[in-house]
Amino acid sequence: MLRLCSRLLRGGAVIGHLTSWSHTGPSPLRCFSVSHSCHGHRDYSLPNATWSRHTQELYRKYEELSKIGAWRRIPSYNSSVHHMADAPPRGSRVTRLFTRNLDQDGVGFEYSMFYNVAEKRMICIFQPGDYLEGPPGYTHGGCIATILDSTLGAGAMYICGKVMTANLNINYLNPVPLGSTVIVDCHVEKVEGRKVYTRGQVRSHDDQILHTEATGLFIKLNMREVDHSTD
Ligand SMILES: CCCCCCCCCC(=O)SCCNC(=O)CCNC(=O)[C@H](O)C(C)(C)COP(=O)(O)OP(=O)(O)OC[C@H]1O[C@@H](n2cnc3c(N)ncnc32)[C@H](O)[C@@H]1OP(=O)(O)O
Repeated sequence: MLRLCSRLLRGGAVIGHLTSWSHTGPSPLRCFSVSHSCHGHRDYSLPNATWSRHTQELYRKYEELSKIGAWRRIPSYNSSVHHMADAPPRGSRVTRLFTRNLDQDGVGFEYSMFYNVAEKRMICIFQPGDYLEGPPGYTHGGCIATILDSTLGAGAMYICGKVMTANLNINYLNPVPLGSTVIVDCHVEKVEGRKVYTRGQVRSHDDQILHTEATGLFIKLNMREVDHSTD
């Protein structure tokens, strides 16, 4: 387990890569609280020309709510380490965040997340592009699982710092059309020791269709377990 953690941490697979290395700061996601321009990297959570009217409208709704303080937009970069205020030195490997690994806008995961501290709620405005096809014209179930895992995980991470997905249960109720706008609405239900229990839904932009329901269990990483002996 120790060596597994060590490998994962070096390989960039751990959600905690999106946080700082230290758990001692006031916010486990303090790097997310800074302006998107601070790193000089593109913030992919901002609108682009491929966003549909519905996606833009939902974004503007939460942008307005952010101005009065209830919600906070979560910047999104195309590499996990770009989310860190104190990124570790990079080696020669070029890693990409799975959901941001295409160079063309609009064809993959287009999304923007907002967090509500009081409600322990993370929402994700998601527009699946044409390269995410599963059944003809509809989004692949694995892509829906991915955006749920990311949104549930980001909510867990916001409260608890570095976590990894231990369990994800999904009920696919109605298919998600490619190019549609959905809202991934997730919250942390409870935290018991290292276990963070989360729940979420995927609904159509107008809340008329419940596409998907999910629960996720995330485990807080005990950073003392990380083995640096082979570094
Ligand atoms: C803004 C952008 C945000 C982007 C977010 C990106 C999201 C990406 C999310 C991921 O893809 S994470 C990658 C997929 N997940 C993994 O690869 C995890 C693989 N599993 C592991 O590494 C370990 O199993 C894990 C770190 C989850 C737990 O191992 P540990 O050795 O640290 O914990 P341990 O096994 O001692 O379990 C701790 C507690 O959790 C419980 N537990 C662990 N796994 C469980 C499980 N699967 N179901 C139920 N309970 C579980 C376990 O029983 C125990 O309960 P108690 O404290 O009550 O004794």
